[in-house]
Amino acid sequence: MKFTKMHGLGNDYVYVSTFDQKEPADLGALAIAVSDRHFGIGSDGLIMITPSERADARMRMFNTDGTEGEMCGNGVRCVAKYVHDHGIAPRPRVTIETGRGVLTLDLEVEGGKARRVRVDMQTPILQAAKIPTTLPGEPPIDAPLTIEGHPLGVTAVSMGNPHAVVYVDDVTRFPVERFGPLLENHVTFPKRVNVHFAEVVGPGEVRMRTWERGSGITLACGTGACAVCVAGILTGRTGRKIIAHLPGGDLELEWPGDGQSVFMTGPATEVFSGEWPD
Ligand SMILES: N[C@H](CCC[C@H](N)C(=O)O)C(=O)O
Repeated sequence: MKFTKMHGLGNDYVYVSTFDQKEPADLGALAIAVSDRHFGIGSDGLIMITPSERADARMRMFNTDGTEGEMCGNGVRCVAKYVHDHGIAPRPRVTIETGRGVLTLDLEVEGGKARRVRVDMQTPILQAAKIPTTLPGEPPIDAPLTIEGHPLGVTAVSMGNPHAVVYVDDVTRFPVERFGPLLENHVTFPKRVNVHFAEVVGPGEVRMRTWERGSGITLACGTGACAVCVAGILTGRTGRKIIAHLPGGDLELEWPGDGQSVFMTGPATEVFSGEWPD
């Protein structure tokens, strides 16, 4: 099996294209094997790039625990770069089918390679039942939740996959590895949830750290940064356009208005290619 290692801001996946080879069996088990950082290739999961009847390509993402997620923001930028740079769709605007429908992506191309990608991430999903969460509110905004005696305020948003955003005073010192898994598996999130702790730096700037559903701590989360952009507007903490500082680097986010798409801009990087033994 041929694969390519790519990342968006250090959120790294093993990318496998079925444009030129057949699809491996049991993608969940494959994700667990390839993502192991000691016994495998090492990644935050597996992303499949497959032909689509509705777009230039279709993407499916699998976490390090083998579960499938509906969407991946850093991943979809890399998939756009892959289909562009590898000649599948060598155009500055490409479409990718995801669990959130067909997304349109605009590439900044330099020397024949895509470097940065702007993604129309579609509208946030704000109905509690569709996020899904049983927290009160449509959507839950700073909903009080006490975890092991610690009161937290949780804002929930879906970008195709579920996100919980918790604002904290000092995100650098916040114990993400302790509260992340407790929120990920909390009973109020029936499909589990991606968890983000965010600190407001200014009206157009946040610092955030992520605990991903199914993969744990990652250096960046694109759909999560979109959720933080939306949560900042819903809670009145930040404006419609922000820069999010993630451990792996910066993303630009914009939500021009209610009922409109969220736009995410950031880099996409190819690291190496190889072959995985059958
Ligand atoms: N890192 C991804 C999100 C992966 C989400 C996945 N962990 C899930 O189960 O929803 C991103 O850049 O958007």
